[in-house]
Amino acid sequence: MRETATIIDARRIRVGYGPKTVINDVALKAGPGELIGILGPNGSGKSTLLKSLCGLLPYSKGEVFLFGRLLLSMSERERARQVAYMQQEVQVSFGITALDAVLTGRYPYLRWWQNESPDDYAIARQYMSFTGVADLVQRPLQELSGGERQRVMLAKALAQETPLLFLDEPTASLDLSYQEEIFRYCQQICQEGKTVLIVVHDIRLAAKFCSRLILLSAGGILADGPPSKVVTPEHLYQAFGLHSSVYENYTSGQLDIHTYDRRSAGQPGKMVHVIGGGGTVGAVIRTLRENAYPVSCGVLRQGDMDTAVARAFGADNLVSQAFGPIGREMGERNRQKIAQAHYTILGNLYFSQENLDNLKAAFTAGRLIIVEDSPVDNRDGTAGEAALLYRQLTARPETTVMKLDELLRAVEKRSL
Ligand SMILES: Nc1ncnc2c1ncn2[C@@H]1O[C@H](COP(=O)(O)OP(=O)(O)OP(=O)(O)O)[C@@H](O)[C@H]1O
Repeated sequence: MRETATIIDARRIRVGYGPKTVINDVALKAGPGELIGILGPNGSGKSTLLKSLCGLLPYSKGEVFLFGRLLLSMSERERARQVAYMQQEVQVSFGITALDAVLTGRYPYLRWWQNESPDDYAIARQYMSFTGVADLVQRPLQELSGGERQRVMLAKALAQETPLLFLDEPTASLDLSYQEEIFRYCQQICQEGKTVLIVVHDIRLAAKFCSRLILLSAGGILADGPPSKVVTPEHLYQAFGLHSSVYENYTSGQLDIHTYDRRSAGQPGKMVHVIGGGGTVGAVIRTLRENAYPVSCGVLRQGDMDTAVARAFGADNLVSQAFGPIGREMGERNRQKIAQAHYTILGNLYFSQENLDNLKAAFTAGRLIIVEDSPVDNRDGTAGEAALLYRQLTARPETTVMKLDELLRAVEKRSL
């Protein structure tokens, strides 16, 4: 980012309360048009950071510049024309109406002797209309629901019409449609050149809408960048102590997160090779990975649901093209993976000439588990060839046949 485009420039700041340091040595720059989500566990310093960047909380070390000017050298009114801050908890003065509350957003533009002009009223009503509280103008603020009040306070921050907007959990009490709406509006104003910093706990929502995420942990910046670089299993583990898989949702194309409790007691399980396709082994791969089994998969198809699950859960994944028979090289690699695995699992697949080699490869497994939830004759698209091979396979002493539920229970007990 060029220096001239820097709107926020925080240089190694330290912020705290009395002797307690909360934010330490944090440096960040932000430019016009950025929608920046601030993430982090409870107490990691998100609100503290926002407050210090808008001058509500002094820093004891470092410097903050807004639009190239030292924050500390700006008067309160000057700051209020540059940055609007919507705080997490709203203190409600008794008797004040929703419209009065929004009009207070206009104070940076009024002299002490001036009353609000018709323009100020029009601006206030315009933003109340946007946040869906136009019909609440005369209602006392203390009588509103948490979500209604939050939308009124957002209208107030917007009515300040500043190039910078700091929102501290603006979506916390909002229902799903308003949560998304707030983010959409933020995107819209960022496209017009404003800069928005938004504290948010919902990582999926943040990843969906923000151009950049900053993940705080223990008072420092753990990660800063585009959502796909910040929302990773490693970062989520470091910040929240959570095991997770992060993947592009198959249908929405959005980043999705699956969190789980790892039931491994620190011990990885034995290597398992999974043969699947058509979404038949997604639950198997997920349950194995959640229980700390190393997993390889073969041969899956490009675009298959099982391929997406294998990628999401970090399973070593042999992928062939979307159509056509499994080639010789892929078939060979599949057999090598089978040879390295302690168990091989064959899913309840539909067999065709294109994936028949997966069935043939299963003959090389030392220990084979076949998942059978429907008769093979219902899954045979090879005019009997697959069914014949399948029956030979099930008759071998190395083979155990079980239902999917049974297999998943065994994996959860880590008895594989
Ligand atoms: N006024 C205060 N006086 C003393 N300590 C404070 C004060 N405000 C916050 N803290 C402490 O500073 C730390 C960071 O608080 P902060 O509110 O910035 O965290 P946060 O990341 O926004 O948390 P949350 O997700 O729970 O809103 C916490 O340990 C908190 O207890």
